[in-house]
This record gives sequence, C-alpha cells and structure tokens, in this order.
Amino acid sequence: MTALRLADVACRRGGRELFAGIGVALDAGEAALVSGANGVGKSSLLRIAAGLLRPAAGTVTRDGAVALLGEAHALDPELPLARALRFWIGSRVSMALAALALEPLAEVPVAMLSTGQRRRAGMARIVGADAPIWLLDEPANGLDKAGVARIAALIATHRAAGGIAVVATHQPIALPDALQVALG
Ligand SMILES: Nc1ncnc2c1ncn2[C@@H]1O[C@H](COP(=O)(O)OP(=O)(O)OP(=O)(O)O)[C@@H](O)[C@H]1O
Repeated sequence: MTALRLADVACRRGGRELFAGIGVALDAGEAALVSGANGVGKSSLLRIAAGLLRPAAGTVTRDGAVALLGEAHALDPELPLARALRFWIGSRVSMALAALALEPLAEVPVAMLSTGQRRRAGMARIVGADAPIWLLDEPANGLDKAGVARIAALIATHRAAGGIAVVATHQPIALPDALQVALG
C-alpha cells in the first residue's frame, strides 16, 4: 500500500538548523501542502522525503516509488521535448505530453520553451513517471491560470488513483483536504 511517513524529522544545512520535529503521515490518495517563507526549507524537506538528503534527525519511510519535480526540470535542454522526456519515461511520452497540452511542442528543443512551458514539461516527466508518490516543488511557478488549474486536476486524478502528493508552493493551488505542513 502506498505510504509516506516522516517522523520527527529535522534538517540542518550549512551548519544551521532549518526545521525540527516535522511529522507527515500520508496514505494512498492523500496530500500535503508545504508552506513557509523563502529559505525556510521547503525544497530541503522534499529532498529529504525523496531520500536525496539525509535528515539531521528523525526517520523517513516510503512505500512506493517517488517522482520528484525539483526546481530544475531535469530535461536535456539540447533535445526536442519528446526525446528529452523519452529518456525518463519511455513509451509514456505521448500520454504525458497530452496530459500537459504539450503535443504542439513535442519537436521544440527544451531550451527554447518558455518558463511556463518548461514547468509543464517538468510536470510531464512526473505524470509519465509511473510513481505513486509525487513530490512537487513549486509546480505552478510561472504558470498561467489555466496551467495552475491543469496541475491541480492532474494531482486530483493521481490521488483518486491511489497516489500521494506533497506540494511545496507559494501559489494558491487547489489541494482538497491536504495536510498542512507550515515551516518556520
Ligand atoms: N547545498 C546546500 N548547502 C548549504 N545550505 C543550503 C544548501 N541548499 C540550500 N541551503 C540553504 O538551506 C536553506 C533552505 O533552502 P530551501 O531551498 O530548502 O528553502 P525553500 O523554503 O525551498 O526556499 P524558496 O521558497 O526560496 O524556494 C536556505 O537558507 C539555503 O541557503
């Protein structure tokens, strides 16, 4: 059964304690919204949840594969979008492009995409990742209203299918019944 647990987690970076005592318990279909001022440690918390950063204290357990949308999109800037995505998600490229309304841009090099298009491309990688646990760092950054609504709808669909979503954001995004994780 898909699950994500952070118990009494603390984070230190650059010799400073960013946060301590954070607990998050999510099961299939649930979501958390991570909020807080710039530099409070939202990205760090997602990296800890992903297993990319070791917590200074506490434990993290994951039941299910993780897809992390970081601040960078992790797509080869030189490649046309479809090929850059194929590296990560293989045959699920068409589905992922369609989910983000990116089909018309399939042959455009990633470096030429606009800010919002690049963000959607990064999200296409997550949608195609076939991972039950989504960790999304500012997924709505640079997106227009329709783009934000699309991300919210994708997260809702993912949850309805038994997925988990942790979203760090400064922007309002619909995340019904989300566990609130306020840092700082
Ligand atoms: N590799 C690193 N080494 C040392 N300190 C770091 C490192 N990466 C980040 N930090 C520091 O950790 C703190 C938290 O950074 P983090 O990116 O987690 O914050 P955030 O809440 O996501 O910020 P924002 O809202 O601006 O994205 C910042 O003070 C940052 O300078």
